[in-house]
Amino acid sequence: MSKLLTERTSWQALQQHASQLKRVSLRELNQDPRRFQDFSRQANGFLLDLSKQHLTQDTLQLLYQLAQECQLDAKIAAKFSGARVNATEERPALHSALRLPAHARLQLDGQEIVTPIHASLDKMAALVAKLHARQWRGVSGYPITDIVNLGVGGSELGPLMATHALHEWRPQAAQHLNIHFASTMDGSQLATALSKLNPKTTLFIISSKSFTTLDTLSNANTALHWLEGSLGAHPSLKRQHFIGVSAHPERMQAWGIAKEHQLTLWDWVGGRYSLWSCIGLPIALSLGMAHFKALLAGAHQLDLAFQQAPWQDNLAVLMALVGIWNINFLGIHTLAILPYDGRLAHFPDYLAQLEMESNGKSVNTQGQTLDYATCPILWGGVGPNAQHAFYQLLHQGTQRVACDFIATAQRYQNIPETQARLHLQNQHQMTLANCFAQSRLLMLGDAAAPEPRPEAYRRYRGEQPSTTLMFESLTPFQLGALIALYEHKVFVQACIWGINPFDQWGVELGKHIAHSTQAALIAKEAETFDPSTQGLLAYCHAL
Ligand SMILES: O=P(O)(O)OC[C@H]1O[C@H](O)[C@H](O)[C@@H](O)[C@@H]1O
Repeated sequence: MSKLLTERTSWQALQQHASQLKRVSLRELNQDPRRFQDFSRQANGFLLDLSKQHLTQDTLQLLYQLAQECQLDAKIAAKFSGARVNATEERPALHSALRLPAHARLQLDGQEIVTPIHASLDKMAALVAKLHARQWRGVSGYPITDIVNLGVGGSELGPLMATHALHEWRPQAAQHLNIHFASTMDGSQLATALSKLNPKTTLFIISSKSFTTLDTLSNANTALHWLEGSLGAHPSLKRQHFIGVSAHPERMQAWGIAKEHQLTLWDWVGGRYSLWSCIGLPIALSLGMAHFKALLAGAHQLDLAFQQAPWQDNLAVLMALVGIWNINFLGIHTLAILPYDGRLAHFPDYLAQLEMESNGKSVNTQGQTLDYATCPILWGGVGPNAQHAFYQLLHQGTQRVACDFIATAQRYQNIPETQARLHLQNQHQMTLANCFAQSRLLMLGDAAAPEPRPEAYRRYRGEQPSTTLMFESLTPFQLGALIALYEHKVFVQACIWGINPFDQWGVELGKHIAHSTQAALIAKEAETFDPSTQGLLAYCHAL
């Protein structure tokens, strides 16, 4: 058994350093005029500002030592080389391979994998082209106008987030296609969508890496019945109205997905890392293949920077280490993601899965129970809206919360020059001003106020650390880089904590015991359950 993290020299030095630094306020640290210069970096189209974090240069040096002791470089190299870093499932985690350019080469178990990756992109491109050209027709002969993605978790969150974020990038050819998402097990989103859709012109994507997820398969069966109810049991119904996306072609086959409408991914692509694969089909349908490839290229650029940049200029490494500092040494166990951009409305939810499903672990890769905290509770929302909702807690609540402010410097520069454009640009400026004002107030508290505020209830404590991440504008390329940046941040933290970020055993047992619970609900039996569950079942049985 190797040393537990907390026994490492650098860990203990960081603990000692934290106890000293806690005596210095964040407000005091920010009196240094060089603060921004010293704690901000520009790389890969981003400005990363860490100057509002509660740390000094010594903190960063000690964090680099910790990363060194945890062999971060070797772990990064192992991941990109295709080593089986997901040990509990005996798989590599090669989602970064999905973003390699066509001329690159990568071997996995003696097989070259970049060629099949690009063959899969080509198959996807052919389906996209057919739908964009209105050549895909339903069984009644009408071209498809509506596409419903049936998927959940990683098979929904990434495509939904990116499709929404890049909506302005839809090419002319995609304007006639409406993309919908339905994931909930109870069928509520699907029922709402179906009530507005025309079966003759609707196509469903059954998107499930495993092709066993009940939420998705039950939505797919409901969709099939809806089509049959309206169009009859036509022999080509499944062929013309369903595309399947999965790592299991045999399961798609068994469901009845036509071979040419099956898109496959690989078991080494984790669900929450799968938007780069054919799981990203809704993104490609909405934005076109060129923009989908720009998304991949942006992520690839970040992959290269992550592998090559020295730690002091490596954005993902810096974000990860600052997170470790906040969580493990300042005791801040929650992270709010606050995009000041309505297009990134789904980004906090996307990151919630990425971070919490990856790093919500309490045993290390050697099976030892950890005696230190790992993943923070991650939440958030569009910043300006959240100002009218939960910012009260950030400013005057009792707990310290770390925040990531995310904003674009420019907006609306490409829309036609009208009165509306001017107003929208003003709105953007107002949004940026709010972003900067809020992070400043969170840091300084009352010291940011123009005059003294004697009443206790009006006081702002300040001392809430935050990171500001900015980029020039939200393009497919930049969004790709942004997502990859957070992916790598999560990976670096896992390397330090010594955990496997690529499995998710904690979601299994609940699914399993739901089967027996459902059987009891139907059979009106409850004896074998605990008193609380018995009570809930009895309540339903009595109705
Ligand atoms: O794509 P699927 O196999 O349907 O899985 C969908 C999702 O469900 C699972 O429970 C996992 O927690 C997620 O990581 C996964 O993305």
